[in-house]
Amino acid sequence: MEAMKETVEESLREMRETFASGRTRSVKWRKTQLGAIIEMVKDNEDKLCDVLFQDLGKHSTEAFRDELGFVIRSATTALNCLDKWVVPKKTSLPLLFYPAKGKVLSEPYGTVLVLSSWNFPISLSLDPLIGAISAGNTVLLKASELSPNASAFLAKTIPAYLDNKAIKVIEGGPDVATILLKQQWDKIFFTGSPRIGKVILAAAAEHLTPVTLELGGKCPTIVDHHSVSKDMKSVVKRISGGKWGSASGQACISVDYILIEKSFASSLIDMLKPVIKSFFGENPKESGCLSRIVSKQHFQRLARLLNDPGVKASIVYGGSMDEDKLYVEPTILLDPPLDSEIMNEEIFGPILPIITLRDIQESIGFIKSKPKPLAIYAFTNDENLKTRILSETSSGSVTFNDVMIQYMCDALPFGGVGQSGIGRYHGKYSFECFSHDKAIMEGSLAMDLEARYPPWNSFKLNFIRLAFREDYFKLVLLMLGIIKK
Ligand SMILES: NC(=O)c1ccc[n+]([C@@H]2O[C@H](COP(=O)([O-])OP(=O)(O)OC[C@H]3O[C@@H](n4cnc5c(N)ncnc54)[C@H](O)[C@@H]3O)[C@@H](O)[C@H]2O)c1
Repeated sequence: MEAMKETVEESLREMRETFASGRTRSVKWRKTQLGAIIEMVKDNEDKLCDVLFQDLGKHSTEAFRDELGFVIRSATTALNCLDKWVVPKKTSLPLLFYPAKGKVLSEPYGTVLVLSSWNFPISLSLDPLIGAISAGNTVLLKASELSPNASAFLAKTIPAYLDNKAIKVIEGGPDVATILLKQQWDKIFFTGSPRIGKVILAAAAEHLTPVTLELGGKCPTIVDHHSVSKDMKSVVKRISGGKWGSASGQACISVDYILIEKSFASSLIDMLKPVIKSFFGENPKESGCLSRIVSKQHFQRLARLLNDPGVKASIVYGGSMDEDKLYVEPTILLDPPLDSEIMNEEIFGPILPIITLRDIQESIGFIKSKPKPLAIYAFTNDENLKTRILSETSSGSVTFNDVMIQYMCDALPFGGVGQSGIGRYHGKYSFECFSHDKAIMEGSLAMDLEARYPPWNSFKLNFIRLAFREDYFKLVLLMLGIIKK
């Protein structure tokens, strides 16, 4: 680890020198790097699909939708919008400050650290990189040790395409992350669990480093069958796609559990079963369309959650597992105990608990009794329920009548709140995430107000009172001596 420490320190020195040279601030440099990311992904499409298959058993179509295509789109948006994003934003100042002018200048933080997760190892590494480069930073990226093929690909290929004095990749696990976190960074961007998020925040506090924490949690899905009854086919397909169609439920914004009225639960289960079969056939293990569980440790975690006697008794569909193939069958639970681990931990796997309520309005109280989720999904056309969800709950996002697509829409900010994270990114928000908004005030020496300066007296106090109220008419009267206050 001594050698790794030296490598990290040397990398940091070089990145700092590069940043200090001013090269990464130029829009031309940023665009060249963004173009190179697009080229890298396009040139290596087959290789990337291979590594994602090796690490997670992802089908190449799923890999393209969730990772390669997503990254190409994100870098293209940044390339197309960068000229607009970098322009300092003029702000109109109150008359009180006349003749000063104000603007906001987005400046790069400097040298940033990006730590990413294994479930979307390419997009969760490259998308923050796109934001950091757009904003003009130098970047060190560490992908997750749990997706070793993706991590090795990034470490080998990024230096061949990007400016390797400004953008570096280091491979490794928690021991390497610990060395990295001991250094002083200008910004840390972390994607991972709330548990390690706390470690990151504590390390960042040492140097007062700003952080973005993209964390996880349990994303509830409300099904208000009364108002969506004629569209239930689509509802069930979307839920199934959100639970089993993306990394086999190993996604931070995956549907974690469903809230539904008791009277409709068995109908929902009857509708889910054929959809699972239509997605993955009679034998999902051999379908090639269901990602595998990332590691033995995560498999055993899911097995432990499922083997809780109360949970096991609630299985109404699926439940089989194969440790050698790291396979967990798409599984549905009906009313598992609310105090079980599976109902209190992020599931991060292909298991779908259905929790029944007497009245769907109770879903609000249920969600409020838990930590703030990264996403809330609600299938409803009831405007009153929608308003209640928006005004009475807090979450990173709310999506009505769909799941997970909010992630793909880069016109919306993506991030959590409370336990599910700090900060946001995607599209223009990524540029902002990696920029410091510097306030610029251009004053003028043309005129001076004596009321700003001591010695203090009642005239100056009255002047300041009126100035705070921006009561210009009375200010003029005060200065002319027509009024006293
Ligand atoms: N909000 C999002 O965008 C998003 C996306 C994907 C995953 N997630 C969340 O990530 C979690 C799953 O990912 P994970 O298992 O990779 O998370 P994790 O927290 O275990 O690991 C994330 C990163 O932290 C590093 N790390 C691990 N232990 C560390 C330590 N002790 N000190 C410093 N760094 C350490 C890892 O090497 C990895 O790079 C879930 O909670 C999921 O919801 C969130």
